[in-house]
This record gives sequence, structure tokens and C-alpha cells, in this order.
Amino acid sequence: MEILLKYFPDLTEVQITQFKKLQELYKDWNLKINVVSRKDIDELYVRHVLHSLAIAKVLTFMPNSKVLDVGTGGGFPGIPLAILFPEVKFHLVDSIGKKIKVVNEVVDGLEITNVTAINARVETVDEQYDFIVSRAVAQMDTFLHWVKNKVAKKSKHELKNGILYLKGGDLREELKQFPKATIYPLPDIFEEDFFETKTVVHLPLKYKP
Ligand SMILES: C[S@@+](CC[C@H](N)C(=O)[O-])C[C@H]1O[C@@H](n2cnc3c(N)ncnc32)[C@H](O)[C@@H]1O
Repeated sequence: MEILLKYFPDLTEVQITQFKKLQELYKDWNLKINVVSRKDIDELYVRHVLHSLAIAKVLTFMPNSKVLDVGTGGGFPGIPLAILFPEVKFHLVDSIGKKIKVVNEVVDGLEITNVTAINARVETVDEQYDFIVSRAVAQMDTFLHWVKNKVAKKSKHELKNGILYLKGGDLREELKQFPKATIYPLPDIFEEDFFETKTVVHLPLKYKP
């Protein structure tokens, strides 16, 4: 938990309490429905929470903006971001129902009020968002196909509306066809070894109804 304060020293008391309680809730739920690997549960704050919050080091979401988390699994990156940005509306989707059950239990347990979570394939979501965030769900070309009509028309952030994707490894091949993508290397932000090859990729997307 101290690691969060190292990189986010301005957390409020409410946020600190929520982040503290997060591990307890995941440990508990993970015994019933496995959403996080055992090794990762012990390193929840680095591997899941801080990793999710890397997006916040690239962009500060504005109050009342809308963010979609595609293939959220147990709630990453959506839940940590929702705690950090309580005035932003987060919509979390996953095609596996039991994962959304855990997400909803954690959301209830932390009394988070800015998250809605549904069990659906993202292709069926029919709404527009300022940003679409994700981690470990699909290659960029497939992902783009799923979300291209879900980006709001008006950009009101420092970065243009679009995708903010947590990626790892060598992305040259995967992103070759996306010259507008910007890669933010996480070792520039976090010094822990876990982030060595990790990045946030921003891909601006034009509004397509
Ligand atoms: C490897 S998990 C990653 C979970 C989470 N994002 C994380 O990083 O911990 C991939 C998740 O994407 C979900 N998924 C895959 N394709 C999807 C789709 N088309 N719509 C919604 N969810 C999808 C799967 O059900 C799975 O929970």
C-alpha cells in the first residue's frame, strides 16, 4: 500500500481507506471465484493497482468524463482508476459473468459510486466514451475493430479521445499499422522491476457513429 503513496502522495483519506480494503476484498473473493492469480494477489498493489494507475500518470481524466474498461476481468484497470477519479464515470465490461460478479462485490464493498459493471461482450455496448482503457484483452487491430464506434465526438482532455491501453513487450509489429499511436514507457514513471517492459499506448480515435 505504501507504494501507492510513493507515486500518488495526494490520495485522500477516503481513497487510502478504499485502496487498503481492496486487498482484503480480493483475497476473500478470490477464494470463491478465482480472478487474480495467487502470486499476483500477494503483489496486488504493484501488479494490479499501480499498473492500472499508470494510465493516470499519462492522463488526468476530467470530472464527468466517461471511461469504458474493456475486458475488465476482476476490475483492472477500471476499479483502481475509479477510486483515483471519483468524479469520472467508469463503465466496466467483461464477457465472463463470474468476473463481473467479483467486480460488483468489490465495488459494493468499497462503496464506490462511479462504476457500473456489466456482463457483455464489448461489441454489444452502444454508447460513447471519452476514453477506452484496457489491459491484456486483445491485439490492437482486433481491439480497434471492437471499439471504433464508441468514442465521443468532442475531445476535452490534453490527449485526444481514444484508446489508452496497458501493453507489454515489443510492440513494433503490433503497432506498425498505427502511426498515430504514442507509447509511454512505464520505467520512465515507476522504478520497480515489474514495469521494465511495460507501456501505456495512446491511440487517438475519430468519432464514428
Ligand atoms: C486476460 S483477462 C484480463 C483482465 C483484466 N483486464 C486484467 O488485466 O486483469 C482478459 C479478459 O477479457 C475478457 N474479454 C475478452 N474478449 C472480450 C470481449 N469481446 N468483450 C468483453 N470482454 C472480453 C475476458 O473474459 C477476460 O476476462
